[in-house]
Order: sequence, then structure tokens, then C-alpha cells
Amino acid sequence: MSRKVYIFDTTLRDGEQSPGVNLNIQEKLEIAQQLARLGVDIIEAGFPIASPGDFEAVRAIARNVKGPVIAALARISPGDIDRAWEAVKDAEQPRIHTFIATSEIHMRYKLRMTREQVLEAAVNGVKHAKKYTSDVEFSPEDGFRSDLDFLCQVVEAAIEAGATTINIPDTVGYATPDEFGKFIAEIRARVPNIDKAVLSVHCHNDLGLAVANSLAALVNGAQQVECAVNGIGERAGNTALEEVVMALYTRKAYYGFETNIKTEEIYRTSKLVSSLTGMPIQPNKAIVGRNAFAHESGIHQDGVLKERTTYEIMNPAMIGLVQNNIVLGKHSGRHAFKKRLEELGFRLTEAELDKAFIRFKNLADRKKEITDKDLEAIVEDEIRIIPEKFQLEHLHISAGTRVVPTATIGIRVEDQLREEAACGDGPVDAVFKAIDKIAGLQVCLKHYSLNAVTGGKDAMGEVTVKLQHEDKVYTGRGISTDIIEASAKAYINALNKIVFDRKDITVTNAGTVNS
Ligand SMILES: CC(=O)SCCNC(=O)CCNC(=O)[C@H](O)C(C)(C)COP(=O)(O)OP(=O)(O)OC[C@H]1O[C@@H](n2cnc3c(N)ncnc32)[C@H](O)[C@@H]1OP(=O)(O)O
Ligand SMILES: CC(C)C(=O)C(=O)O
Repeated sequence: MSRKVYIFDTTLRDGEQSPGVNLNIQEKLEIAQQLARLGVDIIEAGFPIASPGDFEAVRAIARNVKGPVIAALARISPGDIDRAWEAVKDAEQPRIHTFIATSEIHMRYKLRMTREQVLEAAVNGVKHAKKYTSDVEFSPEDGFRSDLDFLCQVVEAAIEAGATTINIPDTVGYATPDEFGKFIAEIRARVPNIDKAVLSVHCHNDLGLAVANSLAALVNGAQQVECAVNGIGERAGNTALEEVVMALYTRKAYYGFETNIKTEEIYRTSKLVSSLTGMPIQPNKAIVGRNAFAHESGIHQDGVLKERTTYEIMNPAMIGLVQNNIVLGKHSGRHAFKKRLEELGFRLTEAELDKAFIRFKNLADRKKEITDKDLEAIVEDEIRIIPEKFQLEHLHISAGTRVVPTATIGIRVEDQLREEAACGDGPVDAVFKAIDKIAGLQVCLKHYSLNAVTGGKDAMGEVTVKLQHEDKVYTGRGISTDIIEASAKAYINALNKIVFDRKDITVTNAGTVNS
């Protein structure tokens, strides 16, 4: 029998405490609606005493978002609790979450209160909240750094006063998995009335251990995990919702827990939170990072193409991603290369594939990622699907601030070298005019673009041109470290496509003629 774990989402409260994040009411409402679709059990919508905007956002969420419990945070003071209730009272299932710190360091320096005063405040606060709602959560802030005997005393008294959820925070992310697990087990063992409340944990990620600590707590008797989408939150953030949920899901046979989360909504939720908070997701972030389901190296790609589970412990569809991603780069191998070419509609012989693969590896050495356009260009260039009736032989440019740009160009036309010169508005224009003189085709330049394929002083320039001939547009590409040469190659590439496509055009060594 699997045990239910409650997912308490604090993206809109602790998550919004991430430096630089400020969500407006509309944005919070949109995230809350998505969290409801995701299937979280509790949404902590905000801290209503913090500002009028936070109050309004919590109220709007309480009134409009159906399904999950809607919680509002409050310090233990009556004024905070009254304000929290005012904001959350219209929810289908409202919860007041109140807290006070119990560690020596917080009590002495921050609160300037004695243990007795904190204990009394905790009891009074819970009782005050309880006047409003039966659903009251209490957190002894900095719980993990608190004296265990005193912590257990406060927890027992809070439950006695009516708290229905007890949340143990590792406020500063100081715990390690073994000791946090034992800590939770100790609380379970020492607090006599602990069974009257749901035991929850709230871990921070200062040492990168929030998810591991939360899992260790679950194994040792915690029933609720507080977490935030993409792990956002104060400082290094909170337990990442998607990580803890997918760990429980993927390793269900080991943990034996289940959640209400509709995992297929994870990716969409993560994207929404990232775009509305303006917090980008690091590419190698577990579960939702751009690379989490991407494979770059040949051995892995080969394995995944033969059987996905060789290198994937989760199916990307489970988090709402359409498919994994085979990224072609310098570590890729022949299997992945061939597969992608086939997807693009190219069926090559083994000899052609060998040729194209060598060219691909050369380009991959210079370029981070090989795109479909690159592959098309490689196949067209290397496999010579388009016969090269015109071939660039040589090029000379005369240009500067006080000279008319002039190009002299040599093109091999059907094995006969022809040369022409032309002036233009710039060196590229001069080159195109000289090529036109040789080719003799009526074309109109519709598009010209130049991209740096690599960085640095020796960057490769990739030129793309679109030439209109009669009613059709033909694309040509050329790559070179010299952008004028890349332009000439692109132009000639497009001309070769025209004569290949138009069977009525014949190329003679004097140029083109229409038959
Ligand atoms: C661990 C956590 O994440 S807790 C949540 C943290 N989140 C936030 O603080 C965000 C929202 N906070 C705010 O907008 C403001 O801090 C407010 C509105 C809550 C309070 O603002 P101010 O009244 O100006 O106080 P300020 O923030 O400067 O100081 C906090 C005060 O609350 C007290 N306090 C802190 N925790 C508690 C608590 N759980 N119960 C009662 N009092 C508390 C502090 O001792 C301090 O009191 P003091 O003014 O008597 O010294
Ligand atoms: C309010 C509590 C739960 C908190 O955010 C923390 O201790 O980190």
C-alpha cells in the first residue's frame, strides 16, 4: 500500500521571496490556476500582512482558484493572523499558516524573546488562528537548528492548541539528509500527540540538499513536503517541486509514496513560472532544464535510438515534453546523424553518408550545435544533389573609402573558365553583378543575410540569399571565413538550383540559354 504525500506549493510565497522577483496579482492568479491543474494539495498564496498587493493577490486566489487548500502566511502576532484570515477566508478550503522561530540564535538576536515567551506566543497564535478556521499550520522557524527538547515541547503545545499541520523548516538549509531524517524520526518518537497533526517539512537549498533532505524526512515519517516550482525561493531556494515529485514517481518501487501531481503538467508549469518570474532555468537543471532530456554524445544517442531506457530513467512525456532531443554536435556519432538525415527526407548510400559525415564532423568542430539547415547544406554541397554547373574559381575585390567597389570574378561554366568584372554599390553588389554577367539569368535578389557561424576573429560567415527567377524563389547558402566569398558562393549555389530545377534552361560555356 502506498502512502500519500501532500504537496504544499510555496512558489507564490517563499518562491516570490527570491531576490528580484515581483509578481503582480494577475500573474499570481495565473500561476495559482496552473498549480491547481498540476494537482498540488495546498497553495501558499502569499503573506497578506506584507503589502496591500500581496493581500489582494491572496484574496483573488482564494476566491477564484478551486481544488487545492489555499494557505496564507502570518507571523504569530494577532494582527498578522487577522489579516491572513481576511485574505483567505473566501477559499473553498482556507488555511492559516503561522510561525515563530524556536532556535536559540533566532530567539535571542532576532525576536529578543525567551523560550517561555516563544512557547506562549506559539500557543496563543495557534488558538487565535483556530478561532477562524479548523485548518491551522504551525511552523517553528529555524526548527532544525533548535534544541530538540524545546522544539518538541513547542510542537506538542501547538498541536494541543489546535494546529492540524506541523511544519519543520530547515530555514537556512543547514541539514544533511541522514541527520534530517533522524531529526524527523526523533520528533515523531518524542511528541506524544504527533499523530493528531500532519507532519510537514520545509527545506532550503543552501547546500544543494533540499530535495535529498525532504526525501529523507518522508522516509522517516513526514507526510507533507513544502516546495516551489523550479526550486525558487529565498537565497538558494526551496525544495524543487518537480524534482521531489519525479523522484517519488520514478522510484515508487523504492519509496512506496504517491502524490496527486499530474506529472504531465510539470513542464508547462515550470515554463510559466520561469517566464512570469523572469528567473531562467539553468540548462542542466534536473527534470525541467533544456538539457534534461537531450543527448549529445554518439554512444548515448546510439543507445537511446535503439532503446530509450538505455540512457533515460524517465519518459519525457511524463513531464509533458513531447519527446527527447537528440542534439547533433561534435560528440555525435553516425547513427544519430543518419537518423536525423532520414527524418529530413534524405536517403543516402553508405558512401554518401561517409562523405557527409566527415563534413559534418569538421563543421561540428567549429560550431556548437548543428542545425537542420546545416545538414541540408552539407548534403547539398557534399553529395552534390544539385550539380554544380557554375563553380567559383577565383575572386578579386577592389574596395575602400574612395574607390568604386569593383569585383573581378572567375567562374567555371561547364569546365570552361569565364571571367568578368563589374562595379557595384558595395563589394557584394559588385560580385553579384559580375556573376550575373557570366550566368546570364534573369534573377532578382529578394533576401540577403549574414550569420557568424563561429565566434572569434576567424569566425565563419554563413550567407543566405534568396533569388527570384520568374515565379519561384531559390535559396542559396555559402560558408567562408571571407564574407565576400561566402556571398559569391551563396549566389552561385542559388543559380545552380535554378538551372537544376528549370529543365528548359541549358548551360553552355557561354552562359545560359533557354531551350
Ligand atoms: C523564514 C521565512 O521565510 S519567514 C517569511 C519571510 N518573509 C518576509 O519577511 C516577507 C514579508 N515581510 C514584510 O513585508 C515585512 O518584513 C513585514 C510586513 C512582515 C514586517 O515589516 P516590519 O514591521 O517593518 O518589520 P521588519 O521586517 O523590519 O522586522 C521584522 C519584525 O517582525 C518580528 N518577527 C519576526 N518573525 C516573527 C514572528 N514569527 N512572529 C512575530 N514577530 C516576528 C521581528 O522580531 C521584527 O520585530 P521588531 O520590529 O519588533 O524587531
Ligand atoms: C515560514 C517558514 C516555513 C519558512 O519559510 C522557513 O522557515 O524557511
